[in-house]
Amino acid sequence: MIRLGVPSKGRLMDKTFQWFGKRGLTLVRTGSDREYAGRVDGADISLVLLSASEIPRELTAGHIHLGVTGSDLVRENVIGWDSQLEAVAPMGFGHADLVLAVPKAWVDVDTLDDLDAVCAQFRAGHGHRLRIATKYHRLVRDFLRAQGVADYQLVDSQGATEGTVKNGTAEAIADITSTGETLRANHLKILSDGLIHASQATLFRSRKAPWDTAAHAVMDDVRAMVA
Ligand SMILES: Nc1ncnc2c1ncn2[C@@H]1O[C@H](COP(=O)(O)OP(=O)(O)OP(=O)(O)O)[C@@H](O)[C@H]1O
Ligand SMILES: O=P(O)(O)OC[C@H]1O[C@H](OP(=O)(O)OP(=O)(O)O)[C@H](O)[C@@H]1O
Repeated sequence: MIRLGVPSKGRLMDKTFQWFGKRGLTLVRTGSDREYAGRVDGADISLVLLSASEIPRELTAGHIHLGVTGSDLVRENVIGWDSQLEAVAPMGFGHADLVLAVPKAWVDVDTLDDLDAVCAQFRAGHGHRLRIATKYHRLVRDFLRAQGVADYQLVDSQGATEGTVKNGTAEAIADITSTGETLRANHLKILSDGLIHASQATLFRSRKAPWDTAAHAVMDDVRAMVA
């Protein structure tokens, strides 16, 4: 039997249930609101309710065959993700951009080149590197390396990241934005070439899970339904 991991709560849960429903796979929560139990009607699939942030790990470990989560979370948490997982279908919701943002007051800073120049000045003036607060360490490092920006340090921020600039624990941030309201409210602006990843909810397949003949057959049906 195929194991399908879906978000048990949060932003992605309801839309995930609707997305499968529209394609003829009815996901049903069972038990009380607080009980993490469910089933899939009409298919040989067992439903595993998990936090969106744990789904990349469970797919990589092969504990689930299929899983729904944000493409940002997979890229951040799975090294060489596409050798271990297959993106079966982008789902068209859960859109959010991972972006680099700096204080609006930095009127001369609009691009990564500008940021690079500020990094050099900052280090000379302050004796330590410019700090970028984020929880997306891998994605930010890879992006900045590819863009030739090196003279910075990451500081870990697991929430309220936009507040770190005001609080004086970072000079810039890299975080997810959708409406842009949190950035605006915290007097930050996105660099014009500061889009690191455009994320959306995606159905992923684990290449590591036990794919026996029966599981392959169910997967073929799923592919036909979600195509
Ligand atoms: N403001 C936002 N608007 C839309 N999508 C967002 C926003 N912030 C984060 N996301 C996306 O939502 C996904 C994470 O969903 P959610 O916030 O429900 O998970 P989580 O906080 O990791 O879950 P949990 O609290 O169960 O661990 C990520 O892929 C992210 O890109
Ligand atoms: O562009 P906006 O629509 O304003 O959304 C962006 C905010 O949403 C997310 O935070 P979340 O609500 O998950 O809280 P967090 O600070 O705990 O990450 C993200 O980290 C931003 O802070």
